[in-house]
Amino acid sequence: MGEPNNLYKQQTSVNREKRELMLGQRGCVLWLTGLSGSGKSTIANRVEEILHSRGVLTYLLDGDNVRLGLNKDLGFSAKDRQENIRRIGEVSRLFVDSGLIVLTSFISPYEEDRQSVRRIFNDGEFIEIYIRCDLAVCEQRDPKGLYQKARNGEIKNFTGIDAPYQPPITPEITVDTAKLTVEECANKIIEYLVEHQFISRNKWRD
Ligand SMILES: Nc1ncnc2c1ncn2[C@@H]1O[C@H](COP(=O)(O)OS(=O)(=O)O)[C@@H](OP(=O)(O)O)[C@H]1O
Ligand SMILES: Nc1ncnc2c1ncn2[C@@H]1O[C@H](COP(=O)(O)OP(=O)(O)O)[C@@H](O)[C@H]1O
Repeated sequence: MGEPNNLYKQQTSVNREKRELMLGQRGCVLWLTGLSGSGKSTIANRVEEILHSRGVLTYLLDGDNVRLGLNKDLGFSAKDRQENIRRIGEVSRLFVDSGLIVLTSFISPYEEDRQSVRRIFNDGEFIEIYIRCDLAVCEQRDPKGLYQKARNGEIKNFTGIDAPYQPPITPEITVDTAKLTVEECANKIIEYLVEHQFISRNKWRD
């Protein structure tokens, strides 16, 4: 597959700026990365609940759901994970262009793949959130029983067991879910959005 030829980016008269003005928010992606069981889905879901309750328009792309649909042709080799993350990055870009606050909840284990996604966004719009949690704690939680299966050899290439996880080098936000509650993690993310003016402060007045 080479570079696309004879393709031209179309400008539309209803554009991102107009959509954002209408919504009273700025689009961005909250990219959660971490081991299986670290708390990505739980935190993404809680952040989305809080934002939704305050009238902020969001969309949550979650690991298993995307892999059951758009990416059902992909497995867990390094190459397939790379393609998984690339497609999710592109889908996120479309949603961000629509003015939404997008949340993604994927292991996204490779630094290079996350950097590639970061590069398709404008500066500041890709907010990398490291959902930190020691492997031992994730394994103890084992919410889906997958670590047990991986240890028994029933699942191959399982992240943290026989496939790598590369922690982010310079994430915008880090939360350690072995030390903080779900609510504390969610609030830290919300505060970042308010401080960086992705959502207006008046939506945050009680
Ligand atoms: N081999 C292997 N390694 C890791 N995870 C596995 C694997 N097989 C299945 N699962 C389940 O798939 C979920 C991870 O999918 P992701 O799309 O987030 O993975 S990746 O970003 O492409 O690495 C992951 O979800 P979470 O537990 O929510 O992280 C697992 O439920
Ligand atoms: N501070 C916390 N943040 C997120 N999850 C937590 C926290 N403390 C405990 N947990 C628990 O850890 C588990 C994380 O599971 P999940 O959100 O599915 O992780 P992931 O999406 O990363 O695989 C849940 O059972 C959740 O209740």
